[in-house]
Amino acid sequence: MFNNRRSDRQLHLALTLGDPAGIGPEIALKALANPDLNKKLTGSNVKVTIIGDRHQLESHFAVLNKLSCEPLADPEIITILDLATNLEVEIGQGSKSSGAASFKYLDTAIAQTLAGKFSGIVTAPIAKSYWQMAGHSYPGQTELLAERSNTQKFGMMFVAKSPHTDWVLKTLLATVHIPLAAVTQTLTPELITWKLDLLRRSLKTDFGIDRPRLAVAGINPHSGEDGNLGHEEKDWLRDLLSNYQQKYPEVELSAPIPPDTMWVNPGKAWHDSAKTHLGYDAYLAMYHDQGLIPVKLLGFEQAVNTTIGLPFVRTSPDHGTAFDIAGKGIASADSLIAAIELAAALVVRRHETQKV
Ligand SMILES: NC(=O)C1=CN([C@@H]2O[C@H](COP(=O)(O)OP(=O)(O)OC[C@H]3O[C@@H](n4cnc5c(N)ncnc54)[C@H](O)[C@@H]3O)[C@@H](O)[C@H]2O)C=CC1
Ligand SMILES: NCC(=O)COP(=O)(O)O
Repeated sequence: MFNNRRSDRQLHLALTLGDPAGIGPEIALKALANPDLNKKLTGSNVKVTIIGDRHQLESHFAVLNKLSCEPLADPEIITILDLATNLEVEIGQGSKSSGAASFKYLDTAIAQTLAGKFSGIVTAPIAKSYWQMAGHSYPGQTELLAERSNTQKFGMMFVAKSPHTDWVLKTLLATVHIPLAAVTQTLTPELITWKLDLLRRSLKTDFGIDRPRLAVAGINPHSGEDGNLGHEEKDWLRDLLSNYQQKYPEVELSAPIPPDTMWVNPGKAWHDSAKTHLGYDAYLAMYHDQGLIPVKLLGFEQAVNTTIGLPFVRTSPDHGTAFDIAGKGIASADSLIAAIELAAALVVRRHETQKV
């Protein structure tokens, strides 16, 4: 997605299949058949191994092959770490079995990555509800990745390159998978401070941005309108951000920006090449939908979910399991392709930086 640097040694990415009843297997087969992606992976010296069930891939392949859809990779010849779970899965219908399978794929990928076999993991989507049904109480893949790698401070960031202008929208969520009613008590000065620290570090390490321009959203409508529409900005957020700016003068911090208008300029930078200067290096949104509605509206097919703060690279498409269209041949692999491209660029960059 960002550079075509070549690693001096072959680097390995794990690609987990996600929920086998969803579109994960289909988009994996489409992505691995994509000539542009394969050219980039070969050029960067990065190899992808699927972690899942060969049997599940073959069932999807058999169904999709009867439809006239995009080219698919042949499951016979792709590199796969076959976990052969032998679970019964009905395409389009998530279940306890499909939840158990997708959990096992990711758990194995993490263990193998921590053991040094892979430099990064790309995850196809899972359904949180079926993880719960299978007895795995994690809000999402992000939290499992963090727990298994013993990471306390991590963040969910979405990275999307505009197909119109090449400008890159980066959005970190301050809170993620919690009910809306829990957002304001979860947002604290400590949380925002370490999320900003994580963001600064990721922009520097992964994107080479030393002097970032950051936009931070307010929490309340109009950023509280001087306490009339909510008090958090007045009580602590404004002071915290101004102290942060003083502590890190190399960061240009615009904040707190009223959460609705914050997305006007990135929208212009996304669509109009003459206006990319209006875009900031990154945006900090206070809760899931404050960040993800604009991200998906602008770049549903381009956006990539990346977990920052982990000891290895992790990316994922921005969408879910899409059970409603699984097995129909119409799922777009674009976001997964972008996720693989970004993961490849990040592992090469980290490998090259560590050598210096
Ligand atoms: N990274 C992950 O593992 C994610 C998982 N999910 C999970 O996915 C499940 C379903 O969630 P929803 O909110 O319905 O979101 P969804 O993204 O699965 O589907 C929303 C709509 O977008 C369409 N869509 C999604 N991906 C598409 C693609 N690649 N090509 C064409 N159309 C596509 C679907 O058909 C559906 O109409 C939930 O259980 C949720 O937990 C949701 C988001 C991310
Ligand atoms: N809405 C984003 C999302 O659900 C990603 O979840 P996960 O990557 O933690 O599984």
